[in-house]
Amino acid sequence: MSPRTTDESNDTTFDDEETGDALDEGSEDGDTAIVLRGSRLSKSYGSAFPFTTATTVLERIDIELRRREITGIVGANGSGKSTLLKILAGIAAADSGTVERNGTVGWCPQSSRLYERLTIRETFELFGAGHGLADSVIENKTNELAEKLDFVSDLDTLIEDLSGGNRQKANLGISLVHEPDILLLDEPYTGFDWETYLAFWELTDELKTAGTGIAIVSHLLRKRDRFDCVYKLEDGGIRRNDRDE
Ligand SMILES: Nc1ncnc2c1ncn2[C@@H]1O[C@H](COP(=O)(O)OP(=O)(O)OP(=O)(O)O)[C@@H](O)[C@H]1O
Repeated sequence: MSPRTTDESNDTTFDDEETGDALDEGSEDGDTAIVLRGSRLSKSYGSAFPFTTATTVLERIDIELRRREITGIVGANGSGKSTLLKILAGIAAADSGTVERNGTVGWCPQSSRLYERLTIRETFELFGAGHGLADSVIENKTNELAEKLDFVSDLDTLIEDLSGGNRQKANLGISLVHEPDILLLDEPYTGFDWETYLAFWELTDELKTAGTGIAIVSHLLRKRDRFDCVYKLEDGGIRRNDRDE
């Protein structure tokens, strides 16, 4: 992304790491500096049918994601969680509002968007190269994530032949290959067995300790105390609860 680009058509502005210094002001502690901030984000989807109105999904949403914090984003089905995450990741544009970033972003979509005819290993090579990583770095990262998320035996399996859970492991692993500063995960543990679910939390705790900020979208948070703060989307608005509230 180019430094401070403005999409004239929809009044959404993006700052990247070169212009993100302003994000550090306002954070009390560099350890938990804001790495991604969305301000006054609004989004409506037009109707495909005549004489029906557009659906407003997000209305002037404010959200901050910090380093070394795990943030939950919850809400009922259709409340706009995936839409918000896509806007924060830069995959979709808001109708209005601002997204500021101070670091690299990893995005794990709700449904994997992987090439069916590649193996997991080839998929890592493709995405790693896309991030400009050297072959040896990609290989090490692939092996490390395969070990942690338990898909070593599937590394040379085609994506189209994977079970739902193993496809989701690959989907999650890919979002981590470039060691992003902020990780945006949309329903990341859907389809995981219990062992993998526990391995997922072990991995997120390690990432958090290393300084990564993590946002997890879910319609259901099984354990509230795993999260430093939780945002709830409802009726287009958002409400924030910190751990000690
Ligand atoms: N591309 C689109 N075009 C039109 N409407 C859309 C589009 N994407 C999402 N929507 C609508 O926007 C609303 C919010 O969808 P979104 O997927 O963001 O919600 P969600 O909270 O992630 O839902 P879920 O928990 O079911 O995954 C829904 O009513 C959905 O139908």
